[in-house]
Amino acid sequence: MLGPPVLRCMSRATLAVGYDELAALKLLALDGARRGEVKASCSDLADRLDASTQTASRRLQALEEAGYVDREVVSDGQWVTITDDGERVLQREYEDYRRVFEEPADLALSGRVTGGMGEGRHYISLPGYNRQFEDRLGYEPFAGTLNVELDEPSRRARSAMESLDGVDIDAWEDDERTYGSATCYPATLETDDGSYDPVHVIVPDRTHHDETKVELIAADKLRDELTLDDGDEVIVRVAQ
Ligand SMILES: Cc1cc2nc3c(=O)[nH]c(=O)nc-3n(C[C@H](O)[C@H](O)[C@H](O)COP(=O)(O)O)c2cc1C
Ligand SMILES: Nc1ccn([C@@H]2O[C@H](COP(=O)(O)OP(=O)(O)O)[C@@H](O)[C@H]2O)c(=O)n1
Ligand SMILES: [Mg+2]
Repeated sequence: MLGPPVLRCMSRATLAVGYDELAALKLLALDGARRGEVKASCSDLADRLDASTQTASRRLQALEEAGYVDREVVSDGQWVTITDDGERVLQREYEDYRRVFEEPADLALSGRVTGGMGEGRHYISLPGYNRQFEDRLGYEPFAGTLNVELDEPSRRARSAMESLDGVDIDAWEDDERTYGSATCYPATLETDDGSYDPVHVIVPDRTHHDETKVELIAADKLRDELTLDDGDEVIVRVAQ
């Protein structure tokens, strides 16, 4: 759901947008500025923010400079629309509150087993990664990644996974080249007939795959353990 809090604070500070501006953005959204232009008056906004008209005006200006709203100033006020970036900021706040008030729901990614480029085997076996897998995941993975092509809704849920705290695998280098970092998210792999636990969704920093696929690692060959063939439906239940 969310990036690391420190990073988010830093980016707000750089843009001179803090919680005060966010409060103004929220009021604009409540007035409908997420769906289209709304007429905003600084004095009305000032009342609702319990601030002076000048302060309300400054907050709108800061929101515009940060790219969170588009504004057109007219003689009796201004027309304001929340931009896609503004919406993303509000969405992050919303996700925060969901985490506060809602029971943690399972993050289930569903899709079908698929073959890949045969490169997973090479990377997983490299000693620079292998040592870290043993230390940080507690097992030596089978040499390869089980690739899963996600269905449409799960492609969106995948980004929620990437905001969880995963296990970091560090970048390293040998005499010839550098190898990228990766993040591993603990999960259970389920089929109609059984399940395997633990697996890890591995998200390499450098990859040829896009967000429509995930790669899984585990101590055993999952195709054998769960008798999986290309096209079989699976659910990857990510721990939260
Ligand atoms: C642990 C790990 C590290 C990786 N590091 C790199 C890398 O440094 N550079 C790179 O081009 N791809 C890297 N890859 C990604 C592979 O090139 C490729 O995108 C993917 O793992 C291939 O999977 P497939 O053979 O299952 O299709 C890495 C993959 C894994 C699993
Ligand atoms: N834990 C694992 C890892 C890979 N595999 C499979 O092992 C083979 C080698 O993995 P790979 O990543 O090199 O190959 P592709 O995913 O590119 O086909 C593939 O058939 C994977 O689906 C598995 O069954 N269980
Ligand atoms: Mg693979």
